[in-house]
Amino acid sequence: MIKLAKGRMSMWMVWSSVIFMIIQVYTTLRLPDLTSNLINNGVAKGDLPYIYHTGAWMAFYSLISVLAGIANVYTSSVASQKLGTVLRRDIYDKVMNYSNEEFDRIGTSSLITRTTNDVVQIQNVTMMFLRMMIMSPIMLVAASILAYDKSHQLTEIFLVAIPILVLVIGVAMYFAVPLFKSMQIKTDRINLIFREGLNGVRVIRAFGRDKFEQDRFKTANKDYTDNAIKVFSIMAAVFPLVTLVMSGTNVGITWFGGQLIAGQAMQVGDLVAFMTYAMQVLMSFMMLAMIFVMVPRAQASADRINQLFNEESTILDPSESQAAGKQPELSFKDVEFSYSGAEEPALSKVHFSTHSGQTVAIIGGTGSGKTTLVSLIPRFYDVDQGEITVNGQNIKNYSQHDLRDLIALTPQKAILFTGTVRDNLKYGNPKASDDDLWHALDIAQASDFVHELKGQLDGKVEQGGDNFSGGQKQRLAIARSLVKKAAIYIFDDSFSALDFKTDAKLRAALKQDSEIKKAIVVIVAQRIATVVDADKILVLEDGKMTGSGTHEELKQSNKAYQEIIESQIRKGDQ
Ligand SMILES: Nc1ncnc2c1ncn2[C@@H]1O[C@H](COP(=O)(O)OP(=O)(O)OP(=O)(O)O)[C@@H](O)[C@H]1O
Repeated sequence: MIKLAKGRMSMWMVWSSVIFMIIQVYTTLRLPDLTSNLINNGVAKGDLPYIYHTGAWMAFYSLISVLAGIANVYTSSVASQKLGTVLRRDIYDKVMNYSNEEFDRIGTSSLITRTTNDVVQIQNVTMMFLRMMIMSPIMLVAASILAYDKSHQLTEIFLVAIPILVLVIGVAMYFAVPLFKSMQIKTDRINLIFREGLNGVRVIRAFGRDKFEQDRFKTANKDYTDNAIKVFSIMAAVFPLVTLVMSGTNVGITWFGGQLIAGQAMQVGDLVAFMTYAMQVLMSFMMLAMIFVMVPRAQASADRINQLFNEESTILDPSESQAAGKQPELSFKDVEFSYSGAEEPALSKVHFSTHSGQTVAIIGGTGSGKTTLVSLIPRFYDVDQGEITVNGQNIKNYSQHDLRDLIALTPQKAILFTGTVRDNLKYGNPKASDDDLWHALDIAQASDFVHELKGQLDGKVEQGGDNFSGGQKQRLAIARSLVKKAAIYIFDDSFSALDFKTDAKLRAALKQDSEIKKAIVVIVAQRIATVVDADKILVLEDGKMTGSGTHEELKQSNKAYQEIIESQIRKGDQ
């Protein structure tokens, strides 16, 4: 936790909070002594001026104590909230630099829980720390000394009360701490199921799996609730026990104190002051115990957040990025790649090269490695063997930023962001003019429906682009890539949501565009019709490249390609 707070805390607020806390402790500790004097020297002797004078001092100390308490709460809240803000910002920045491998390993739901729930735990404990973790030990020691000063004999009662408290709290902590720690993992699970349910709501309804999903959520929710109930039952049992110990201590003090007063070994005022100090000792002790229960949970959260910061991206930039050449060239040289933990490589022996003006198509069955192949070009993952070169340079010699600047990727699943059509289209090229946007929309066969849209380029895009059809989303995503004006365009199965006619028109428009003519176009497809006029077609089967050539060449010589043609003819695709 200290590691997380270091450099992220507003030290000015922390020190202000500590100073206010010390003032609060001092004034609170002064009050019992003044009460004792008021009773012993004022009330017992009927000295009214002394009572007024001491009473005024008591009111003054009380006021300062309250004001210092308010200031302490304010400064500790501000310090902990600011820490939360900085932590969330740093986590977001760090996570945005992760490679896909880190995303795969940690999982999106867990990343969300860590940025929200875990940060809140850290905030809460920081506030507790600034309010109580420093105050309680000071209060405990100081009140014990002052109590001892009032009566050596009565202090012996602590020798009984404190061990009982230690035992009660120790047993509670033994059971509660592991439960507290597992709460974060159970929160992860709830978030995961909730997210899946929201994202897949249409599929769930279409398959009539509402009940199944609700039960799945109920189970995770119940698991979390059971865990929480267990923890809070333990905590709830602690409070009456602690109150019992405190009441017992009070009774003991009154009993023995009464005898001391009867024997004239103690004054009434001192007994009252002693009782207040005793309560301060026991309360501080209880606060410390509560903190010890909260700290392990926050420490578990801190570990989870530290894990994000310690995660070194497997994709690293070179010390100096190479400048990209003018004439685009792309080569795969005996590339092999496996996903971490996978038994079989997702790609092996992939070898081809292409240059500006060429269209390379990648065809193969589902799971044959097409998306994996194109994900290696922008270095979402690094190859295990072989190398990929762009403009003659190993892609590892470019900074990720420079490399990705050369590439416009349209992913398999069209992703749009909340905002306007214009915002989405200008995503990769903020300087693009409206003419550029309309030109890209024309090529992507999207200008018709954007013209009809209310506001046209200023038309609203709702969350996830839900106000557009699948094919419209795909076309907007394609237009966004075209607006970027890149050296390498990658279309990962981006034409699959388009009908045959639109697919053909789009590819024809791509071929005629003067900018795209100068670039490399990589098209992943499942339909023969989409790849038929590519300059080079790569055939993938179970991660292996089993053929490369033009449509005519592969039609004659490649068995897998022939099978794909046959199966699509059977389906009436051609
Ligand atoms: N993030 C991942 N982690 C582990 N394995 C993965 C991951 N992504 C894909 N795979 C595996 O790698 C193999 C190739 O997947 P890939 O997505 O590249 O296939 P594809 O040819 O694009 O399939 P499709 O046409 O269905 O999109 C599959 O066996 C898949 O299970």
